[in-house]
Amino acid sequence: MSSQPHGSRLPLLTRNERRVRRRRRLPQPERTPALLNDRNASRTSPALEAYYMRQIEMFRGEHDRQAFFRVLRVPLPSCFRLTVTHRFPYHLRQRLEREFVPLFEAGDLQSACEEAVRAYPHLAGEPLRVQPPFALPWYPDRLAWQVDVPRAILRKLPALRPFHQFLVAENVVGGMNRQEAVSMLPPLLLQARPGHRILDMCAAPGSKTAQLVDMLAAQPSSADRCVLVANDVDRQRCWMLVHQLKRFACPFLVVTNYEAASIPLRVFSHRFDRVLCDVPCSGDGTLRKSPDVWHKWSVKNGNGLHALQVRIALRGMALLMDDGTGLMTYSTCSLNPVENEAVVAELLRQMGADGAELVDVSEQLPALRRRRGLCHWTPSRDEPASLQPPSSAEQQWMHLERCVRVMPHDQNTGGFFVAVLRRLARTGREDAEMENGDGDASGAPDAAAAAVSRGQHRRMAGPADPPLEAVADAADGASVLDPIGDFYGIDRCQLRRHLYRRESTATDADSASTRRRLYWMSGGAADVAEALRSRPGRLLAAGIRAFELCEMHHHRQATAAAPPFRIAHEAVPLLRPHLHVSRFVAVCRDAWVQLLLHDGRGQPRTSFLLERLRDADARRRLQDMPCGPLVIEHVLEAERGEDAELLPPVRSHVVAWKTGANTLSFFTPVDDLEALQRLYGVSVERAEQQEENGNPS
Ligand SMILES: C[S@@+](CC[C@H](N)C(=O)[O-])C[C@H]1O[C@@H](n2cnc3c(N)ncnc32)[C@H](O)[C@@H]1O
Repeated sequence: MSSQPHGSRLPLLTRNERRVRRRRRLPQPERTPALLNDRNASRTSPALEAYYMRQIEMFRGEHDRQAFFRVLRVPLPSCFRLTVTHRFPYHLRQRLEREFVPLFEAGDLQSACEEAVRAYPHLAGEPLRVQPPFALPWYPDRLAWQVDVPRAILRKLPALRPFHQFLVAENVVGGMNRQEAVSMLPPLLLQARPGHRILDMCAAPGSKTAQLVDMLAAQPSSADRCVLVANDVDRQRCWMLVHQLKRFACPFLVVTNYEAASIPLRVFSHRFDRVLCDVPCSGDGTLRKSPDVWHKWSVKNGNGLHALQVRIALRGMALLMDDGTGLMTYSTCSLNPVENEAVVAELLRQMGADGAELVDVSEQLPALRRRRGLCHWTPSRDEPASLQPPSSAEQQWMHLERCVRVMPHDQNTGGFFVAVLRRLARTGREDAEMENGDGDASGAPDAAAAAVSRGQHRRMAGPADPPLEAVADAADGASVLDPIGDFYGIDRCQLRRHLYRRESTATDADSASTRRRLYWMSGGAADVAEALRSRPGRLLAAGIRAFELCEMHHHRQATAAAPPFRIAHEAVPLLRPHLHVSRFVAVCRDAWVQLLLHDGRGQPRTSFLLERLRDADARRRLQDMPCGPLVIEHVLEAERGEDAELLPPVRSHVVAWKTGANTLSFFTPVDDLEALQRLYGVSVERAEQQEENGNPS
């Protein structure tokens, strides 16, 4: 059990303990403010301070070092990224600028915040200057934002509550993603482009993967070759990753569960254009966000992780394109040179000057305040050569100064390290590995990696879903695909190439239910899924849900031509170019708002009576249509004026099933529906209020 905070009766529970209590329906003790407890109040660690006192090359003198330690004790500001995949990031940005920034400019907010801060002993004495959220100057397109007010205070102050609710609601639907500012650096420096094949080796919980999804999805036409493999050794964290990334409906995403240092080369025979290697680390760059790290910090942590970090980084390089185009970022949220420059130096040492090079990224992201990598550091005594700084001859060709260090006190962030490496040519050792089948035809980790990650095997166990199979290859494939092709007008070749489902297995008593869903995968994702068919336990998710078996089909008025599958809501933007126009109905804004509000009254399956639709043309079309699945949509255009340039048109949709001559049922997930209501500035409560006042919306 957790300890009781000194001088307080409130039990101090970890997040996990809270989750377990929730699951078991035990009462939750009142939440302890994140900063109001002993553990957090004493942000000190003699071992850490002594260690960084020795790293004199890290600082620009005593003043700099003191500023560093001072800022480490101040909680981290919150940051978030508006996601492009979500379709209306620019509308969200406009709401931020026009609606929420002014909230922070209210005259009495500064004093209200100062009052609230007094409840947090930790912040006492720290000057708190309330300033409105602002766009990070180095992030493209003003899509990443920082809020300097501590989250506990955002939640607490009534004046800021609408902003806090906005952040929470948009985070749920994927309109934005909470992500530390420094964690946005590796995907940016990796220069990921649409069409790339990318491996994210240690991906959970997935904030960088989500950012990569955004970068890759920018041009849907190049999505077919594209694949983004998000891997993590911890199976539970992999599921978290799947859950996080589901919000972004990404056909080229594959989630795998390998020990990163032994990801098999054979499976990924295509080689990757980019590898993101964000390794497990001691995490002392996150001290501001995770005060627990102060108490767990020890020199041994960093030293103990070094070997695993080197092995993972080497495997990442081995999986890269070897024609000089492949790039890998190596990153940690630690400032310890043993986990950073020492790993990069060892990797370069093993690959040789003609195998890999550090890329000079000093011209990229010019607004970012950064420091050069260290060429010298002071490890604890008697550590192996790999932890020691390079010799002066090695320094000449390694160019460790090209590594990027972000110090927390330079621009009020966490601490971070990132290096960009280019693979130059395949080394003899890797050729031999390839020829030997990489020792991993069965998917078992090699002995060395297994020893390192022994503690994680427990977490890797668990029941495996049946493997994914191409629907076209199944005995009943044609009977599933043909009605879909006929009804929706999708080309058969496309269906055969992209549609997958779980295989039925003898032991899978509930096989019918796992096969209710058909997944759409990019060509690249399908290649990986095929390669992993013999080890389904390692492939946790791939592609997006595209079609779902629907009981509406058995409705007595369903047309004989309608297939038993409806399109999944999240697949409509992807499938739209492939679908027959006859199943799309555009409605005017008035009718669209009517549908959004109808569906939002907590009874999504209640039939909507077509005769009520406030759009005569659309009503007639819908009434004349045979029963079955269809998509209703509306295009939101910015009104003429300055907004028209800033806000591109947004196409929104709801998936429906015509169940009778005059009735429709809807399948829009409630969170997405609420996001659409926010976009159109309508709410069920407001509509009800207007109805009561005799003024229906
Ligand atoms: C720093 S976190 C990654 C954060 C993630 N890239 C993000 O941006 O959200 C390190 C991750 O590495 C995973 N991990 C630890 N050892 C690993 C190994 N040997 N192979 C693969 N993943 C590993 C951990 O489970 C953890 O999720």
